Amino acid sequence: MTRSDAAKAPLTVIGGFLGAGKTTYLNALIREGIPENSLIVINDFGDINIDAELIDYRDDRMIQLTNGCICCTLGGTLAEQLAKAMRLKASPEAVLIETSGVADPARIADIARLSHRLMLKEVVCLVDGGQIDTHRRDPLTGDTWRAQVQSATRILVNRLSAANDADTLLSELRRLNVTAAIHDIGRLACSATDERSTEAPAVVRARALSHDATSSRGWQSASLAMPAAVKLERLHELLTDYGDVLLRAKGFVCCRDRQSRLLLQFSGGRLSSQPAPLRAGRCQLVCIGRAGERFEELISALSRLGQGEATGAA
Ligand SMILES: Nc1nc2c(ncn2[C@@H]2O[C@H](COP(=O)(O)OP(=O)(O)OP(=O)(O)O)[C@@H](O)[C@H]2O)c(=O)[nH]1
Repeated sequence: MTRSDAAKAPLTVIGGFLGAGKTTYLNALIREGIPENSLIVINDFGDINIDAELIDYRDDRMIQLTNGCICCTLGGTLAEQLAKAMRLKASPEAVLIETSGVADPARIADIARLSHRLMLKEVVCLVDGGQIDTHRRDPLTGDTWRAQVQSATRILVNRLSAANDADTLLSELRRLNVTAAIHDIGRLACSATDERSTEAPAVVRARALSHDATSSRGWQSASLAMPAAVKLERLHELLTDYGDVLLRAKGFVCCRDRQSRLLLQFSGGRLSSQPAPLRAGRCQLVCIGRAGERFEELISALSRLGQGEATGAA
């Protein structure tokens, strides 16, 4: 490390596919203790940043970025925001960036290489062990997933116990990235409890975010505002039924019976819901999936559910 390097803030890039466990890992790092005035940058795939509400850190030291559309590159916006934050705020001792689940962390790490104030510490890639086999065969998600694994200096694998052949899967990761440290981190301390509810009629208006380029690349995302109470059972049913085209859903839903918000998570074909953090916030859901009629059908059904209408079967 040169003298000038010592004056730079170490940058940790936390990457990994949609739902791989980036936010869970970041929260674990925060709980364990990061330098007090660290700067945290969170980039989410939708046009609303759900992650920002899930991260337990000082608001004034967090930068939230959203991608109105997932095909947009991060580079310019992120570099600009970061440079601004480094100028305006007390110089951070460390910077941590949680990338969106469809980003290539290598491109974000490049920002540090070009910066006078940042020094790349590591690129961590979270991998859902239960999804390795799916991603390596999937023509849509495979390239993104592989790029994420290949750009890492440290690979953290969770949920490997759910996979049949852990050794083969770890070898696949090693084959993709021969230099990174690979750790099986098992289950991080995350309270994913499944608390289904059978109560309450439904929600609101939906706005599908479609973008030609997004669709043409095979991805599609949608944001739904959900200010009214949802029929949670039906919501669960829909998300599960359309699991073949739904890659990730997350957000907050209002539950009439509970008089509170639930955090809903769908990733790797698994669905969970749990009481949302106490701070007030809107009820909204973001979904990302395989572009096409079936995904649009899901979004319409969610939208109808949101308006309290009876929905058609999947
Ligand atoms: N069993 C288990 N579940 C996990 C683990 N890490 C994360 N999860 C669950 O997986 C879901 C997604 O976790 P997140 O940490 O939000 O994943 P993410 O990579 O930040 O998701 P995006 O930002 O949407 O791409 C949540 O329901 C978590 O509780 C883990 O180590 N073990």
